[in-house]
Amino acid sequence: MTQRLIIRNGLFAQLQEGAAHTTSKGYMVVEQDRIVYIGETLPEAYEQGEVEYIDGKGLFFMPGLINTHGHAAMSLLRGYGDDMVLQSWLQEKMWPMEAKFTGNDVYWGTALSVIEMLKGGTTLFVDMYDHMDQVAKVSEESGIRAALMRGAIGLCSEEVQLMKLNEAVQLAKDWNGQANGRITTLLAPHAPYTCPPAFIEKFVEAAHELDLMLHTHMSETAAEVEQNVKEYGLRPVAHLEKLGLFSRPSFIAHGVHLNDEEIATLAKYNVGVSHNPGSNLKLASGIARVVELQRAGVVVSLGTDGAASNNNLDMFEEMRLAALIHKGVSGDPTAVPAADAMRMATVNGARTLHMNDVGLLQAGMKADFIAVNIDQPHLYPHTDLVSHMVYSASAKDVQHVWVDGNQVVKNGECLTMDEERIKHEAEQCFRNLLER
Ligand SMILES: CSC[C@H]1O[C@@H](n2cnc3c(O)ncnc32)[C@H](O)[C@@H]1O
Ligand SMILES: [Zn+2]
Repeated sequence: MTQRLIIRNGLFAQLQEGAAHTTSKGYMVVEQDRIVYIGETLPEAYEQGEVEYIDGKGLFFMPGLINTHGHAAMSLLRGYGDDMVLQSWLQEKMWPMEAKFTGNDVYWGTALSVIEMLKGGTTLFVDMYDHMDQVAKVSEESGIRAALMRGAIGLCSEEVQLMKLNEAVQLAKDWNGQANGRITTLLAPHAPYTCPPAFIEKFVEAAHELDLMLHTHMSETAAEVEQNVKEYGLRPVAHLEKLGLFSRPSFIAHGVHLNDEEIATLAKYNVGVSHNPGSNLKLASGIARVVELQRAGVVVSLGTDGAASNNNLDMFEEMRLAALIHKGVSGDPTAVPAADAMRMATVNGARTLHMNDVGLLQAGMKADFIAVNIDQPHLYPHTDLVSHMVYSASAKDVQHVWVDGNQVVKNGECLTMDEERIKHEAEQCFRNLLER
């Protein structure tokens, strides 16, 4: 029998290009894993059979947030290494600790992040890390949607490089399409400054063979760009173009230090940019040229990066930062308006991942959506709810979350994960890492 959910009295975010308004009122109907109807009135046929009704009064429904760049297990290192620039942060603090991570650490660190993300309205996250089977396991168990890849740093022997490449390929083969299609896999050489050219080329080759997308860190700091020019005679964009990385569907994280020519190249190859404003500010990497990227037609989405450089996984905060900092640096108050920031955190995330059935509240889309409690002082009066979501709301305001048609958060409580156990295990993992 069809399992049907009907939301009545709802206010819905409508972020489609060309939509007359950014919100609509009425009904949304979900059958199994998909939205089948959204409109002002309810066609009678939907009331037949077994139906669960939700009263939408006091709630604002929007597409689930899509976090397009992160390292979930790094929540174990939250607060461990603040106020440092990227290279020393990685070399002196993160990499020595990460070298001690076991599969168990990655499992509990990822669980800690996934419960934070689900409770904060993120329904799809991109993750690049090691021990990725554990990340896939947490994703499967928790009900979240995930785009996963084994991130490979190539500052090692050719033998170890090959082992990492094989692990990346194995993960991609084992998990693509698993968990009722909620898990997608990609390939990820970590960055041009940590992967020799021949190593990157092997990932490109594998991506062609397996028909997978590629993702990498790129042009995050000015020092990285300078080093690339010194070592290879090219800036990172031209370097990766030469290595064929953009010949596959791909997207890069950060893209802070890009010149006009590089922006044009990214647009030409339809390479998406995951903009991580919180992490870029905290590591003092700079501010990405988002207005220019958008003007050139580059799809810009939002990511948190890991919780060790953010230091939370609140996508509302990233929306707010994106809407604020580009006004500040451009001197133009119309730069990144609220609806654009919300699109960056939703439908643009889907476009970045070349997924055409998530990111919007629309018939035919997967039922990945959230309900925000708008009956709170900081969200009154109800002038413009899209504006409120970007400029006034936070992860704490999320009341309910559905992924793939299943409710995973109800009244602020995660239904699929044991929060108390996760907090306890994550604390233990961190203490043990310090002593190991
Ligand atoms: C082995 S893949 C993941 C690898 O990436 C590191 N990382 C985390 N944040 C950043 C960042 O902002 N730029 C570059 N690399 C980053 C993480 O520590 C892992 O080693
Ligand atoms: Zn990163």
